[in-house]
Amino acid sequence: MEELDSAFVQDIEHRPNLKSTEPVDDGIPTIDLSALTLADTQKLASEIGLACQEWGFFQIINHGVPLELQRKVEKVAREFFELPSEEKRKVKRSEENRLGFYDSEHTTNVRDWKQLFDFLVEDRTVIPASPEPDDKELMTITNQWPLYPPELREVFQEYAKEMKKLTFKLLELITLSLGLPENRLSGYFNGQTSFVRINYYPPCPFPHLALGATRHKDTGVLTILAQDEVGGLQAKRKSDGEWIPVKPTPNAYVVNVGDVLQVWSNEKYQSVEHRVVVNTVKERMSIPFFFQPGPHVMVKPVEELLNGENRPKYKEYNWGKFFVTRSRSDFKKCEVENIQIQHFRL
Ligand SMILES: O=C(O)CCC(=O)C(=O)O
Ligand SMILES: [Fe+2]
Repeated sequence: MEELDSAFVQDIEHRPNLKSTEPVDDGIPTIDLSALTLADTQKLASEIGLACQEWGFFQIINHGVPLELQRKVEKVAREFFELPSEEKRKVKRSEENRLGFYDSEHTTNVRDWKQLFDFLVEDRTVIPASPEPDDKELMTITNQWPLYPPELREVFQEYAKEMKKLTFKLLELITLSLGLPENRLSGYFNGQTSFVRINYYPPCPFPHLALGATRHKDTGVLTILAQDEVGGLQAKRKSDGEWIPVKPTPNAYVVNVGDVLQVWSNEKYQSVEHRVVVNTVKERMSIPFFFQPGPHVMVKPVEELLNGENRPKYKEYNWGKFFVTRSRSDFKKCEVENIQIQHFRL
């Protein structure tokens, strides 16, 4: 067998225990959103609030995203990844333009066994021009669309629209669950920097050494993820730190709390570490939608939630600068640990 490039090799303590990769009944809550139409909003909000608090991960069913659209997205995505490398590289991501195709993602400075394609939900998105704190310059970034498959652009843009609709619904429920008026957080998404990622994990002959996605937390507000039937996603259970496989559930989305929601809620809801183990035989695809604020937003605990017993646990930070700094460190192997919200912990 070939040897594994050392960039992919996980430190011993982070290598997967292969005995535990079979999907089992994971206990991660499943929430039925069809109750939304029954005007039972408060009950649903409490259910979601509890899932955010106890797990930071849950699955949603009857979410209203057309199944036919989901299937189309998967089909064109698969066709794209099956193209020859030179075709995919025509829309390759660069240090300047972080959108498009990429095949050497570094999470936590270790290379992931995957390829990916990123696109913004707003075709023109404004972000800071550099990570430097004093540099006030902004720049506009745009999507890179491949020529093949020709219908990819339209299908992906339709999907982004559906994801935005669904995520605002979830945001309102989560906001209510915090005891805030449902629109309290919506304004932070003007000029949102949200994007969709298609993750494509080829089969990997080194399941004991490499990971499809190295352990990490998502930095935005919420992630809504579609995964196929192969499985491999694992979440670190809050109660005991065990890696729990997130069972593929047909037509469901996996939702997880991101760092921004952790800060807004002053840690009532916490983002949870997760990772992806590889499969030696089957390829796998997953499609996360990263719901993220506008670049100008200063992220800090929501004031109405604070009082004498609940003092702010974070100092404020600018979302745009955080996003740009983090994107650059995922792009290549860096000498230092990438930026984390822990750096703003009071
Ligand atoms: O592939 C998955 O199931 C999860 C991927 C993930 O965590 C990510 O892209 O942030
Ligand atoms: Fe993630």
